[in-house]
Amino acid sequence: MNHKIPVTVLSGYLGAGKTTLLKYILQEEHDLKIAVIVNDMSEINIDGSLIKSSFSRTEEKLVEMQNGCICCTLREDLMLEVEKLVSRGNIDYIIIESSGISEPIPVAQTFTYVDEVLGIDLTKHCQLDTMVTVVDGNRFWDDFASGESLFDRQQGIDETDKREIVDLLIDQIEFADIILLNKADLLSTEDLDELYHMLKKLNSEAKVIPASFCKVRLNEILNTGRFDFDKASQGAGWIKELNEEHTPETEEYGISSFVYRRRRPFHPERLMEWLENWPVDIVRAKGFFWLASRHNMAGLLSQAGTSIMLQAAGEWVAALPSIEKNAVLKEEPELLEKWDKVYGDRQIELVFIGIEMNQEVIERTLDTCLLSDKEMKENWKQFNDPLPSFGV
Ligand SMILES: Nc1nc2c(ncn2[C@@H]2O[C@H](COP(=O)(O)OP(=O)(O)OP(=O)(O)O)[C@@H](O)[C@H]2O)c(=O)[nH]1
Repeated sequence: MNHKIPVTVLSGYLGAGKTTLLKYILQEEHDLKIAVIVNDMSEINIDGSLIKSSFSRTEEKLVEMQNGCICCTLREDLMLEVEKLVSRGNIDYIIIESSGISEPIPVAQTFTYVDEVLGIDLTKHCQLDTMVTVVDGNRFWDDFASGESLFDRQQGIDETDKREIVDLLIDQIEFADIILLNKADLLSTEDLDELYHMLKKLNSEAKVIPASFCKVRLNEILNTGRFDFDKASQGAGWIKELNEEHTPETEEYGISSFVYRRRRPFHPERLMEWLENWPVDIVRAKGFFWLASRHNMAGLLSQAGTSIMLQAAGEWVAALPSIEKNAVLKEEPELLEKWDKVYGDRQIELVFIGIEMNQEVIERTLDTCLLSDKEMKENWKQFNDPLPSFGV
């Protein structure tokens, strides 16, 4: 029988407690022969030596991967190392501690896709079991609001790594099966409870477990069978909200969410002004928008804390040449349910998640950014468009 080796991946920003968790797992009572892969960004693998001292059995194996990150520069090496571990045999479980700046999706993909170039298919021998994200409960809101990038903190892969800390935090939270809300000992009961509910709102599929020094029952993070790529990709609170799966509000802490849906485009200049005065009570926003001056391209807005990104999300189906358009509509007939006679699928659909958000003010002020009836009849291409480029 081909028994697949389960894999648990530990993610979490620098200092959240990943090494603490790993040491704890190794020292707890278990009857598994565990292989551990530790990824450290620096040249000296500090975590590796800390962990080695926790090995209680000789059959436990440690692979140290340093001077790069397993979600990008060391991704191939990760596949090779896992393949080596598996072919040597005599292990029951693999735990991977990502570097604090790893994005979880590429790491998960390493286990769910066949790599044609290297000719490695880890799906034959391994099964991604649980994606665990450790959150530093004590630093969470400070990091979230810091407005700093990895570059600012000199924590990036190289000098071109300008990823914002908050984007990394949100990626790690939204793509997790288990969120370990760590350092609970440093938080008041109210702050812990509020953060717990916020994390649930940001990822309603994940189980959020408050902990101190990562003390958690091992069956919550090993052999849970919780990982499912599609489920993990769809677990984010904003996706649930767009799919009309509203998660209940937490009245006590004023945590809430809503979708702003309109079938009218934004005026670029007014939207820019709105974005520059972003309401601080919005913690996370994401969704699609229709911009009058770029009529063919759907825009994707993604905000977390102080980081706001606008990107192209592909052309609206209504903007495609008719052969392509008809083919898409045949494949996705549900698009027709919301099809506008003139504008097709173009619309604004933005999800907002926040604490003590004033929904009425957000909606009213966003409505002033929409084209007026008079503007609807003007030449949209001539509107002044100060927004950054992301397509036409
Ligand atoms: N008070 C408190 N301290 C903790 C807790 N968990 C971990 N720590 C401490 O936080 C520091 C960072 O923990 P690590 O386990 O090294 O964090 P990490 O995520 O592995 O950090 P990197 O390897 O730098 O990414 C250490 O000094 C831990 O002892 C906790 O629950 N409460």
